[in-house]
Amino acid sequence: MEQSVSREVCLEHHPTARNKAVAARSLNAGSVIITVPALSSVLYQSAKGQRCDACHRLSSSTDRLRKCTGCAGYWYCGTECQTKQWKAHHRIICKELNRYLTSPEYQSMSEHDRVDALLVSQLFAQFFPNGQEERVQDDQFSTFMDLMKSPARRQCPPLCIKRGTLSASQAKAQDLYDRFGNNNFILHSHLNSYAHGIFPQASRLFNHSCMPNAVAKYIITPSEPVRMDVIALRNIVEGEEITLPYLDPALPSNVRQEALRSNYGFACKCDLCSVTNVASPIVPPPRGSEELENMEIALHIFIFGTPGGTIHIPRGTNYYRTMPDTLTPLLHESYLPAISEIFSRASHEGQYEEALHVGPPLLALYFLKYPLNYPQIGMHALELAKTAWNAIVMNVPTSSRDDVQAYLAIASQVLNNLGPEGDGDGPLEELRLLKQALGENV
Ligand SMILES: C[S@@+](CC[C@H](N)C(=O)[O-])C[C@H]1O[C@@H](n2cnc3c(N)ncnc32)[C@H](O)[C@@H]1O
Repeated sequence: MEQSVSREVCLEHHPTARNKAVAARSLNAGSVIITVPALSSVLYQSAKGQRCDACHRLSSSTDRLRKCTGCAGYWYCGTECQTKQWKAHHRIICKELNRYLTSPEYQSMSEHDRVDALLVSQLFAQFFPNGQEERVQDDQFSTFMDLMKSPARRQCPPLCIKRGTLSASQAKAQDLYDRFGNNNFILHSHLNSYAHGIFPQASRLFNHSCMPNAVAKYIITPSEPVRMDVIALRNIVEGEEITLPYLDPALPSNVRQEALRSNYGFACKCDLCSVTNVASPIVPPPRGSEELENMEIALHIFIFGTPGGTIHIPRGTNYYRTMPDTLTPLLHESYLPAISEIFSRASHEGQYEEALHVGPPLLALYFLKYPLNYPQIGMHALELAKTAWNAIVMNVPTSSRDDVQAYLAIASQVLNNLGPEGDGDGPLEELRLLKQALGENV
């Protein structure tokens, strides 16, 4: 049976995942499929004092954050955010926070688990402010309680709330925590992760694919809860399932399968998993060898159509379906991390020739592993464009304006499809400045 959610999406039956989100009408690439506010979120330790704990805006020299004078552990951009969080949950957490953060239980947790421990505490404080009996009525929270539980049942950490109510609350907290593993999101700005958040409507709707046709981005607006926008990566036809990636599609297929099975309880049957159902066992030839050089040239030809020189935006999709067997070693789990490490180091240290030698095969590999318009493709193309531009400025003979323009064209297509997200400026502003430097109309 079909259940309408909005003009864009409806829910249909799924044989094992309860429901699936389906396009209620044709959706264009780049369109916002849904926009939903966070029910609750917690910053990573590294973002504490840098971002407002409530709305996530960054501190600046003109807009400094002020810390809560009660606990000195939560920071706000103004009284509006502070008052909202105080009323929602901080009045119940504040007095306990310092004892909690220094407790042996909290100290022994991983960074990921610490963030979730505070998140479950916030949720409990907000919706069971008087202990476990009285539940605050809220549509978003009801949707959260209707979410599927994680198959990997993990014990809920102790809560950061008054000691007296702790033992009675733990069973209820477990009920909340059981939904964390397969529903919570990692928030990012320009692809840098900075928080965990709960977006019940998005969790209720979207199943996973390693070749998704949509991605989540986060919108930060002063004094408002952070929002998730789900964006179409490509045109989606009416009736097609809309999917998100629950993990990085570029991970080796055996790593993806294992993570999806243990954290989410399903065996992925997406196109990518059914084509490359095992990670390549063949180790690629060593860097510097002629064999690897030839393999990278073959990859370049396969994706970009030419053995080198100027790159044109690849128009195809699903390259993994027709990839020649000779390229299989490049799917080995060691290849992608090694080549991206070389690129980052070389471009950072000004070794432009080396960076521009490994950068294009890395870009080709991204086209192979990621779906059309996947943000990582655009971010790497932008890095390549900046590296090629810096090389021109430093008179490195192997770089040309055509190269910069070609990388910029790819970056533009992908990053404009994604649109503004996270903190202001960022990649879209870098694109604009680089185009300006090239003398292009911006
Ligand atoms: C965030 S929920 C997705 C929404 C869910 N379909 C619903 O009706 O509430 C995540 C859960 O959906 C199921 N799921 C998600 N993607 C799936 C897929 N590709 N194949 C099978 N099950 C999937 C798994 O049980 C997973 O733990």
